[in-house]
Amino acid sequence: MIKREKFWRQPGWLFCLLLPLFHFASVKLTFFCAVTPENAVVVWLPNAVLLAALLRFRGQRASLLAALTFTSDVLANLNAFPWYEAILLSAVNVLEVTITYQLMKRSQTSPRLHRLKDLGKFILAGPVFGAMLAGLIAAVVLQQVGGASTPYLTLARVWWFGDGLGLLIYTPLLLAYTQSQHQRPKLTRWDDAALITTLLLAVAVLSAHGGEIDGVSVTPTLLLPAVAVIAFRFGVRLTTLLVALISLSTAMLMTTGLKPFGEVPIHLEVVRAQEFILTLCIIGIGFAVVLSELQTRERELESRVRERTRELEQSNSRLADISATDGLTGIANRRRFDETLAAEWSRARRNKQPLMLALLDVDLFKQYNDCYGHQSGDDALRAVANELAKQMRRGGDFVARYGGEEFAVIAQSVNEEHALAMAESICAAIAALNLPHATSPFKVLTASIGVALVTPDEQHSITSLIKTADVALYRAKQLGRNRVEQADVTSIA
Ligand SMILES: Nc1nc2c(ncn2[C@@H]2O[C@H](COP(=O)(O)OP(=O)(O)OP(=O)(O)O)[C@@H](O)[C@H]2O)c(=O)[nH]1
Repeated sequence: MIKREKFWRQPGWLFCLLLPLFHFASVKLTFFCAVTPENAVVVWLPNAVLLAALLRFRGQRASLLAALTFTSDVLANLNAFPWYEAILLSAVNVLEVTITYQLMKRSQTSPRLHRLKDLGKFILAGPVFGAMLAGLIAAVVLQQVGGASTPYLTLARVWWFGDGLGLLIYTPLLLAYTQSQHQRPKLTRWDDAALITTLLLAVAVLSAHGGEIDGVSVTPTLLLPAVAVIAFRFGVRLTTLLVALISLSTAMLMTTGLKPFGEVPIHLEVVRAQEFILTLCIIGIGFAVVLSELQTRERELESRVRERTRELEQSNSRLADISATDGLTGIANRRRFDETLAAEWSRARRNKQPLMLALLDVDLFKQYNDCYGHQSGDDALRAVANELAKQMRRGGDFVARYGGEEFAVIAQSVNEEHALAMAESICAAIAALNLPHATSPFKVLTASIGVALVTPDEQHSITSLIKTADVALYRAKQLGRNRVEQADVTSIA
């Protein structure tokens, strides 16, 4: 099995095999339902096959595709024309499509035809200009080579209108079904009812002889409002299909002599049918494209809003991070510390688990600054913060810069032994940084730590926890620094 994406990536051998077959089938379909017994062509579909292929593949292997459809066109024309005339008329068809494609390419028409602007450019390039030019040339061939006796302008007009309508009906249909659909319309029961009504109306129109049933006028024009509703609700795909089916059925009614537009001469009947098909295309395909464009814009707008919201959320969270981070050391700041301590306090109280707070103060830091300069003091604080962050080994452990040369550590669910061990390990780690401090008795930078451990309940408060840790820290300083002191738990109240 050839995958769908691969098949549509570029015209491969299978596509090149199918293209002339499909083109030939389109010729047969046209002859079956859109050519009157008097040989008047109401719509000529096959040129849209090459145009849709060129648009779908954005001009890849254009010459090959043109040659394939040209061959199929000549073979089909041989039934009705001598070989030299068949060749010339097929060449006119390929010319018509080539000119249309080039004009669309130059005017940067999107092959999706999903925007009104693109549909307008397509109509001007193909049904209006390409088909008219082809009509003017084909009429010369038909008169000069084929010896046709019909007036030149009539020949040109019949060719132009037939080809123009064929391009108008068939190109959007082929493009709609060979390209992916952005979004399937969301349908309700009312939409199903509208579709069924349209089909019933179509059956009534198809079965009306001479444009009336029991004296009631039932012409194809009745279908126009229903197609407009379908276009608005069902989108481009189904509408293009419906437009093609109604157009071909109308043409077929005429070719089988059912006179859907009443008892009028055949040349007038063809014109009426073409007028009807033109109106049908403009209302059906036009409305569907307008709707699809509106939906596309809505989707683009929604995705832009989503994008902006995401950017806003990202910058908000960046701002939140910045406002909670200490500028010098990069760890949490006092503000984050206050929030975290409050949250951890509530959690510990809820779970009836102990909470540890350790306050750490760098020893003799004034002297360090005086000795090594403020800049080196900053570097030392960064090194201490970095080491403290490394020491936070469990998930819930938290460290913040409490202010100046003071830091704070919070740990959940630790017992006394663990709390002291953690504080001792931090104290040793700071000294092990080996930052020279000439005026310190330890000769390296050290810190003192006061530890408080409490299981919060209504008798305790956050303020007293901090105060008690601070008292322990003061004691550590008094007892010679570079040490850990534990607070008296009974004093936390
Ligand atoms: N370089 C630097 N110094 C700071 C910073 N914040 C506070 N300090 C200094 O830290 C010093 C703290 O000094 P003190 O409170 O007297 O305490 P200490 O010298 O550490 O003495 P003890 O606490 O008794 O060991 C002051 O000189 C502050 O200027 C900072 O962000 N950078």
